[in-house]
Amino acid sequence: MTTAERVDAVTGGTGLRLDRLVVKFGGLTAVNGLSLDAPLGRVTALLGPNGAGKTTAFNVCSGLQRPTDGSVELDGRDITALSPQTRARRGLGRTFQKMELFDHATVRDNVSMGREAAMAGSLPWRQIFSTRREREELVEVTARALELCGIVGLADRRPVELSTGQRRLVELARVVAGGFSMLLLDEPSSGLDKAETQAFGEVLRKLVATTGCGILIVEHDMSLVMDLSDYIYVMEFGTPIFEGTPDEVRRSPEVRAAYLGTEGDE
Ligand SMILES: Nc1ncnc2c1ncn2[C@@H]1O[C@H](COP(=O)(O)OP(=O)(O)OP(=O)(O)O)[C@@H](O)[C@H]1O
Repeated sequence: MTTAERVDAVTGGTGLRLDRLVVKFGGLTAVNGLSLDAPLGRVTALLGPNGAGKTTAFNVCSGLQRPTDGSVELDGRDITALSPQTRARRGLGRTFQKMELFDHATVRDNVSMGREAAMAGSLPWRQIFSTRREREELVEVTARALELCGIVGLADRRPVELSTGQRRLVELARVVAGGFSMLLLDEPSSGLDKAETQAFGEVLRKLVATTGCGILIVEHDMSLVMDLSDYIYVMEFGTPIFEGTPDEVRRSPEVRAAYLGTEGDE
């Protein structure tokens, strides 16, 4: 595999699957029987109003939250009991709702850190004793991630100088540089205006088409999810209420009643 192909990290796996997930916090059931398939090469969305249980389900996927019941599989292997670090080594990358970029470093360095973190996670000493080949690879992978996310022109800028939309793309490039086959995106549209949301969606589509990675996006923003997703799961008060294509979701009376109505959409 060439270095650039490492960013195009298709493993031939089946992606992420949740099976009858239940998460309880004391007497509160935050997620009640959620099953979901997020295959590689597709954008899958988990949608729902505030408090629906999306973040809780997301945290179960990334390994920050243990489910009360049910399981998580990545490429056909049960990862329910694995740490976030081990999941990352298996190809599962994530972004955070609150962006954590290093404002003092350049965009290029921020993106490189995604690759370095992924390497350090697997073999800590290699970051200290990296070979020339690895340093070259880091440069190449970083350049590829910047290109895939359409931010080559921002490489020498610092995040503090950028708009929220541009910062989101830097954050995305950083996780892309990690070479993950499956990406979990937590409310990536938060803080973006309509044009920025649309531009971000276009980058995600291109990313999936170019690399074959899978994306699971957890969102409450209807427009991004409708434009971008191949398949959508909708939750309300912890319970899955509908699944289907964007058109099916748009036409669903249950979804309209539970969610679209509250957004004043259509
Ligand atoms: N650690 C926790 N302890 C107790 N209750 C929690 C915890 N985390 C979430 N909850 C509750 O679980 C329910 C689902 O919350 P969650 O954050 O998963 O929803 P969400 O769909 O992500 O909402 P939002 O869009 O506002 O982020 C809410 O009632 C919330 O108060």
